[in-house]
Amino acid sequence: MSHSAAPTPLTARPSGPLKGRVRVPGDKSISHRAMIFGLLSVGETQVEGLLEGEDVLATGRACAALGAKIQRHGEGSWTVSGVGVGSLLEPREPLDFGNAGTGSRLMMGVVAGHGISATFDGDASLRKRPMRRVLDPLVRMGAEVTVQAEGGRLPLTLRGTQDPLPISYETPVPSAQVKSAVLLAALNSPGRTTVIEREATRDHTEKMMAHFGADIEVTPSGEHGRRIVLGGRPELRASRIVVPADPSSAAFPLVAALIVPGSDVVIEGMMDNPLRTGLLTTLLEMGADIEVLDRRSEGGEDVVDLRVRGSELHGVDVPPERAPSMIDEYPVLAVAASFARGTTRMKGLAELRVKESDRLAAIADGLLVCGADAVISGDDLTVEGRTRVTGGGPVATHLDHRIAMSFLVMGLATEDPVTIDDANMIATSFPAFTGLMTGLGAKIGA
Ligand SMILES: O=C(O)C1=C[C@@H](OP(=O)(O)O)[C@@H](O)[C@H](O)C1
Ligand SMILES: C=C(OP(=O)(O)O)C(=O)O
Repeated sequence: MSHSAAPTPLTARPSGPLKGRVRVPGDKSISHRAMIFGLLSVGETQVEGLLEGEDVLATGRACAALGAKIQRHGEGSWTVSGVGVGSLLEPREPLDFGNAGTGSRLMMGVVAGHGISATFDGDASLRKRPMRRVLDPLVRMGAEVTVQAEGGRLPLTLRGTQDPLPISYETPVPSAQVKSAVLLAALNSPGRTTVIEREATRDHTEKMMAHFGADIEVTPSGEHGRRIVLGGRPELRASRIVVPADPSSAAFPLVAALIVPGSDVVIEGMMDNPLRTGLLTTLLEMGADIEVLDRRSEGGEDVVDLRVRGSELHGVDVPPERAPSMIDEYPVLAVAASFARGTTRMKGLAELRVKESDRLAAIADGLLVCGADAVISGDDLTVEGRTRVTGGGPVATHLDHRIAMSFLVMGLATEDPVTIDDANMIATSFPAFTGLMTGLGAKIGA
């Protein structure tokens, strides 16, 4: 299903210093949730700064199929008129989530907590991704998987229940998608549901639930974890959401400015949620010249303006407990590490194997193609930095937007150009990527 566009190769060429000010698009995680919470509340939710990427648009179409009225009023400015918890419509057609793990898994939670059936499908990448991690707790709450591809994969049909059982659930993997699916199903439960995570993951669902008026309590649990208790059947109040700039997208111009000598770039309004900023912490440890110009609150999240200059980086050890706060940033960190002095060891990366591609393999293969040096051992990745990296290609992107963007960033600082085999997937999370980067002086083109 979906995405059969012919592959579009793209090349990044060694570039002169990058200069200018940029604001990357709205956060993808918050944008998906804005659509979903709009659907689950009665009245009109206003969203400013929505990411208009393919992943979020697919979630929007799914919300419309479940009863929401969704309108676009201008760039990033949308309204969602919802039907409220307990009152969703059964979709007439299969829901196609394209490339989006977040959209599909969060929506499985929504459907599981309602007395409706829905078929979930996606592209070749999403069809390979594990769904049992989400289906297992949802089945415990009373949902039923009536049809599924081998191994609990898409396409699958889920029959929800109008009275989901309140459960106490400890997530077996650090995953905000699993946590969120359980909490979304629990919204329509007659009791209180508890989710415990051993390692805290991004908390956008919890924050948005509180913002929309749900009865939710979050407390620390263990050394790095959290315990979340949600009271079922709240009346969610339609609200206004201002989406801050996505730190996972900001990572690309940020690393590009660090590795291209002489660069001086300001990145505006980036979300500064500590559960999302592991990359920033790591780059600062590597000696990056990053200055916080301004820190303020926008729409309930802290945001920062960052001034980033070309830097002499050095290798570091990245501890496994940092992984959840930078899980999508390892591909671009590995690129930064290739230009650093010394060795960078990234530990505890098992989750990278089940993203849009097996990112551990895609990173290592791509680095080798470009003349850099990477070794995988178990769930760890070690990159031996070199100050000169040849470039090359084509780098295989495996329908993975972050692999595509990371290797284009790499090609701005290699000796020869870097070509990626397909740039189409960049539109899932950062449609303006190429224009924004070329605006800073990056040489990216056919
Ligand atoms: O909840 C979310 O918005 C996300 C959670 C993460 O996935 P996992 O929950 O699989 O770790 C992340 O990789 C993804 O890009 C977005
Ligand atoms: C893993 C990602 O997204 P998703 O799981 O939503 O496909 C990502 O954007 O890097």
